[in-house]
Amino acid sequence: MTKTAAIIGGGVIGGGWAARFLLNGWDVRVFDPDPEAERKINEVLGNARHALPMLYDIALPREGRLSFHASMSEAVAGASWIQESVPERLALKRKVYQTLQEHCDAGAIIGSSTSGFKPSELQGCATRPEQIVVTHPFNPVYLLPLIELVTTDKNSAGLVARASDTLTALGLYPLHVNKEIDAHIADRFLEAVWREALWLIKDGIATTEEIDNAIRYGFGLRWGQMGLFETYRVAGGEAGMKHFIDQFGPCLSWPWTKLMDVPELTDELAQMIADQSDAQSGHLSIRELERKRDNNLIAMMRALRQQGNAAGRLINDHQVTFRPVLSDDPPIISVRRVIPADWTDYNGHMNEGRYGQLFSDAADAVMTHVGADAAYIEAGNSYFTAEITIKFLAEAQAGEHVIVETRVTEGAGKKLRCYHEMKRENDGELLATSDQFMLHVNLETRKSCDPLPEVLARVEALATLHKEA
Ligand SMILES: NC(=O)C1=CN([C@@H]2O[C@H](COP(=O)(O)OP(=O)(O)OC[C@H]3O[C@@H](n4cnc5c(N)ncnc54)[C@H](O)[C@@H]3O)[C@@H](O)[C@H]2O)C=CC1
Ligand SMILES: C[N+](C)(C)CC(=O)CC(=O)[O-]
Repeated sequence: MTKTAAIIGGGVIGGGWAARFLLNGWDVRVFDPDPEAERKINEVLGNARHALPMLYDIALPREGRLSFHASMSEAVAGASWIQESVPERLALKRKVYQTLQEHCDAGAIIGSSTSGFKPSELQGCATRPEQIVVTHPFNPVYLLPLIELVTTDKNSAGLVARASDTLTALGLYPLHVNKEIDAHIADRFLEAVWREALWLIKDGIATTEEIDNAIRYGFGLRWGQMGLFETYRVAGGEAGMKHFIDQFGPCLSWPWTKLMDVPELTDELAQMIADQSDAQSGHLSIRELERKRDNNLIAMMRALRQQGNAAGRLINDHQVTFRPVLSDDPPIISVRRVIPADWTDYNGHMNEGRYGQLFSDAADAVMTHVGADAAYIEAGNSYFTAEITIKFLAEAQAGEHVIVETRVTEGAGKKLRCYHEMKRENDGELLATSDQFMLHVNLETRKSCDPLPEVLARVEALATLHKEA
């Protein structure tokens, strides 16, 4: 059964949550009194539809239904998850919980996007405090996986587990913080870095662009894959973390940082920062900057997928949960996916090398379907491609949904041959075809040989079925 989420407050963050739920197959009901909310959410959704599917090598579940509601009571009715993303004002958030708890299911989880309030503060005046947790996301919510799940002893272990499972199923990474603190974990770092940056500008040391360069050409890249402590462990050399602390720990008491001191945000300082930011990025609109940000994040996370590390490992694990079960009947839909931006080239279309990738993925899907899966390969058997011909018939663009239809045209002994047709999903146009001939191989001897009997039987049965159809 389709699950329903209610989004209370559909601004930058609420819009991102709406997209995350919708693109993972949930129905989404939005309440936001702003008459512009529907337009804004649809714009965020447009970005998300372009971006999120590109992280995966198979299509996401069918998108859920989006609806906008004139009252909070209507929006929360029947929702199993309610995500509050109204402005960061405690009195407003508390009022919202009081209203929505009159109408929502007592078993629903109420997550707050608050960047800084503790869950006990949010639970303070609530009718059922046990329903409320902090689920603090990171912008853009449809791409970045971290959610700080902050709870109190009012929340049962069952509810925390349910919240965690739900977030994981959405491809998110719930980091459970069970000792509450203002601004949770991550925003404390962001605040510290931001404070230092404001000082550097105020003191005339660096511009906004120089500060951004100091981050993106250096430690920002390290943080995205190893975080802080693993990075510093490596920086300690063979002597490791202890040596690193002995060497650099004393610097913390030198005047390197301003630490808790915050520069006064005078009009003059705010204007200086705004002017520098305009000079740095004013030639791009916010939507263009969002696209640039999203495409870079996708490329970085796809690289991490390939390494099986950090956010990339999470996406790999998530993808397994919605991998479709293939049918034997021809044609087998061996691939259903979106063309990612990093597959396109200087000609503005999918590069020819990526067609090979797509047909290779199609062959992998057929191999898994006949039992030549990861465990079979681990045990020392596999298929190698001996010959492949590709006909390029039409262009494919980033963001397009495509399928590959595969027929097993030969399956006897060590031979396996597939004929693939790649089509655009919305109009069925044939984009490319491929004839792929594979040989079964023993991975120890590296010589061709017959498959194990159960795989051979599946291959032969498929070839017979597809020839007859
Ligand atoms: N913008 C950011 O980078 C991040 C913000 N957050 C948190 O998310 C929450 C929302 O922040 P943003 O989306 O940035 O703010 P925003 O100003 O973009 O959106 C807030 C939305 O709430 C709506 N709203 C106001 N009163 C309402 C009510 N009574 N009921 C329903 N909707 C109402 C507004 O019309 C607006 O569309 C805050 O708690 C913030 O701390 C969390 C992570 C990052
Ligand atoms: C600026 N901010 C405190 C609202 C930022 C966040 O809460 C998280 C983010 O996305 O950077």
